[in-house]
Amino acid sequence: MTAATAGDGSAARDGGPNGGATGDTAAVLASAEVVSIPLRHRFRGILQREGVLLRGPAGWGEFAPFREYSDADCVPWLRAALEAAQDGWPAPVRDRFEVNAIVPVLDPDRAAALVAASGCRTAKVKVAEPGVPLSADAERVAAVRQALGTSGRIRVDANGAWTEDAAVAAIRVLDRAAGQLEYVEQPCRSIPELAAVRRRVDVAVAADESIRRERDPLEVVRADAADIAVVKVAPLGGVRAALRIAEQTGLPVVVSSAVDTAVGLAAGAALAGALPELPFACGLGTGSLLAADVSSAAVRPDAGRLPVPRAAPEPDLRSRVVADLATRRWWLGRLARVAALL
Ligand SMILES: O=C(O)CCC(=O)C1=CC=C[C@@H](O)[C@@H]1C(=O)O
Ligand SMILES: [Mg+2]
Repeated sequence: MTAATAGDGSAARDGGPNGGATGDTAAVLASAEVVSIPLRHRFRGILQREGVLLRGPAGWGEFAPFREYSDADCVPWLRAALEAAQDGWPAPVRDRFEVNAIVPVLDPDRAAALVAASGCRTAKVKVAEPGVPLSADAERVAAVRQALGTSGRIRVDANGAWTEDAAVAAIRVLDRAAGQLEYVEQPCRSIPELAAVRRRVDVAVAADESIRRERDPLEVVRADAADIAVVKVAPLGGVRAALRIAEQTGLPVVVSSAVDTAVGLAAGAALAGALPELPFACGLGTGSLLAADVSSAAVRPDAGRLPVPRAAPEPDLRSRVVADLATRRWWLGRLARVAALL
């Protein structure tokens, strides 16, 4: 038990961060360790990744919804963490899988160096961040192409930032800069906009937020709005739930992370291992975004591939990423509130 465990005593005094939970779930919630890890580069506006590790009879689970999420948004994240800790995951059908390098908004030289060092044959480039002109995105994409060579694949992720017309124009520019894009992820925010863009461009459209943040993850399919489904374990409520949704979409699936520690990435790897088909490189190469981690085993891809079975977190590494008192209190409070909604 590290200092971050249920922790500073407040959880135990208040009856624990157990909300409405009973029995085994209460014990798992009481195992909470709050971690805080610096990122190597700013990513989706954050420089520090925080969350809770839970331990149960089946292993470790991670509960790390982004700070701005409502308690209700966090419920599937907790279900995913409890599945990992209490039930474990379905048996894998493969033991390794390919990942993409993840390229934050960096200058072209640093982006190229990151991709070259990753050993990956596919890169995902973040684009359309506020204040960053399209020309800078195009230069970054072109530098990534240089680093990957002609046989590599480049996908871009706009996180819903473009309007329909801006998306159509930007996708043409970036497709040229890339010498062909593999796909564009979430070009616009809404499903009707996504469907409209898909009709107007030749590049395949992948849905991410339109699956993980919509009330109904299958709406995007009914609206004919995507060619590819990006599937993330935590926001979809666990490996089994993600497998069901992947099957129901009938679309080819890209498994991706939520910028997790090695514990959360293990759940993504379990999903990548269990899917019957895995036609694309997975977005599970995000371990390299973290400046520290809770396991020293294989967070970095080897020749662009990661193994499915993953090692447990190590006590000395966990103790190095213990969050400060205020952060621990905040997360234990969130954990208790979300557990009460289960
Ligand atoms: O898909 C990847 O290669 C990495 C994961 C990744 O890009 C993301 C993880 C978590 C939150 C996001 O803003 C972002 C995404 O939108 O896909
Ligand atoms: Mg995305």
